[in-house]
Amino acid sequence: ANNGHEVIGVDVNEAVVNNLNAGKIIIEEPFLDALVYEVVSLGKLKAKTTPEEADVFIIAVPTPINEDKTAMMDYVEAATRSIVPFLKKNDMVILESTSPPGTVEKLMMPILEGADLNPYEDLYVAHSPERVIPGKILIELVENNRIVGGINEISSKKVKKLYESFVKGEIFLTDPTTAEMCKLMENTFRDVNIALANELALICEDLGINAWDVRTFSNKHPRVDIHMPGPGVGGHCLAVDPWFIVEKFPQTAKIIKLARETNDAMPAHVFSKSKKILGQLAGKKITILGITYKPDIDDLRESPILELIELFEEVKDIRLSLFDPFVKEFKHLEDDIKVACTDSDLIILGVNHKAFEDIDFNEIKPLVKDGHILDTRNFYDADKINALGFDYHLLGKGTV
Ligand SMILES: NC(=O)C1=CN([C@@H]2O[C@H](COP(=O)(O)OP(=O)(O)OC[C@H]3O[C@@H](n4cnc5c(N)ncnc54)[C@H](O)[C@@H]3O)[C@@H](O)[C@H]2O)C=CC1
Ligand SMILES: CC(=O)N[C@@H]1[C@@H](OP(=O)(O)OP(=O)(O)OC[C@H]2O[C@@H](n3ccc(=O)[nH]c3=O)[C@H](O)[C@@H]2O)O[C@H](C(=O)O)[C@@H](O)[C@@H]1O
Repeated sequence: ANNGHEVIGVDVNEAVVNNLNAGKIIIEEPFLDALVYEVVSLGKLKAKTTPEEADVFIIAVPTPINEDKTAMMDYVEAATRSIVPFLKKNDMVILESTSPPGTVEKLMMPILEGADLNPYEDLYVAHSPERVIPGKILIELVENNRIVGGINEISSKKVKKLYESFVKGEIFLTDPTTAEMCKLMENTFRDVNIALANELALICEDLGINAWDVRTFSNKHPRVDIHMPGPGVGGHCLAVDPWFIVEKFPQTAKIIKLARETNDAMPAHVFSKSKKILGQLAGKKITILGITYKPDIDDLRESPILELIELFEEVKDIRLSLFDPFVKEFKHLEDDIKVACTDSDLIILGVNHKAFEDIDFNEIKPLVKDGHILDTRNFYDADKINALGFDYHLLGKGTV
């Protein structure tokens, strides 16, 4: 909308549509509110609950996983069906949702055949996976390189031309299934590397050394880039997308599956490390700082800290208090960090929000019991915290 196009945003959720038409967004994302307000005010962006005729249809609906870790394609299917009545010759249809290999060819193309035309000849169809990272969406939308996987060469070229109107990165052309697989492998690459870092953290805890030091020094090698260990992998992408490959290739995708399981087991590890620090958990008060899936955003989807909260909730007589400046409503949530920490037996840093740099631990110390802290992100300086009388523990370092 900011680059010369007239855009209709279609969403089945009326709240999204009403907010957008009022120039408002309902997610936390730097600079997006001002941009949306501007393009809505200029009449370049409007929202509706149903599609209408257009030259280009971009499908960017959710692709979550079912309970059994299979891809839930209902939204892509419904969205594709919803545009069929409005398609005309030479329209473009682009799937941006992260999808299992074969989605464009096997799921979408047969639905598009329902339009009164031959989708292979009359439409330009492609998959162009979205690669932006939440928190930097407006920058990456423009600067990232992009892949366009068209059902034929002309589709790829047409879609490339459209994206060139706002993308400064390079745009690479391929077929739909290759594009689908590229997107899945990008997130799988990150997930597998994080699993490797988490495995290192567990090994170092047993060895009695610091995984974060191993990471720092190993990464001085020109071809090594060990990722960061943590309390688990969250978000609706890394924790989800690798399963789309495992689902299709259960016998072959061994490392991918193991990485998922390794990362999914991290909340239980943080739970058992907490138990080791405190001796026993029953009757204790646990304070968790940060519950979102990563720093400086308000997104709770697949957050490993929610899993950790559930584990603590199962303990008899445990008291939980949470503090997260990005979250407005959640069980056990306090809006004052001092209230959250009062009488606490253990403070766990779950997410390294930048705002947590400013916590005055001098003020917190008199409020807590024995001053145990478990930092799952290597966020604080152990010496400084311990100098205030705390007992600091680090995920990935063998102290208990
Ligand atoms: N959010 C991100 O930064 C990125 C997202 N993706 C992928 O993009 C896709 C969408 O993700 P998000 O935007 O985060 O999801 P989201 O859940 O925040 O938004 C999707 C919207 O689609 C709407 N919707 C569902 N069915 C619909 C239909 N039939 N017609 C119209 N609207 C419908 C929902 O009401 C919702 O508002 C997913 O496949 C995701 O994996 C990929 C890269 C980055
Ligand atoms: C390959 C890649 O970088 N993918 C990005 C990813 O965005 P997302 O916000 O999910 O990524 P993230 O920052 O890696 O965070 C995912 C999770 O992984 C954890 N995390 C991340 C890096 C690390 O070294 N250790 C670690 O534990 C984070 O704390 C978080 O819980 O997934 C996005 C998506 O597909 O939606 C994608 O567009 C983004 O570019």
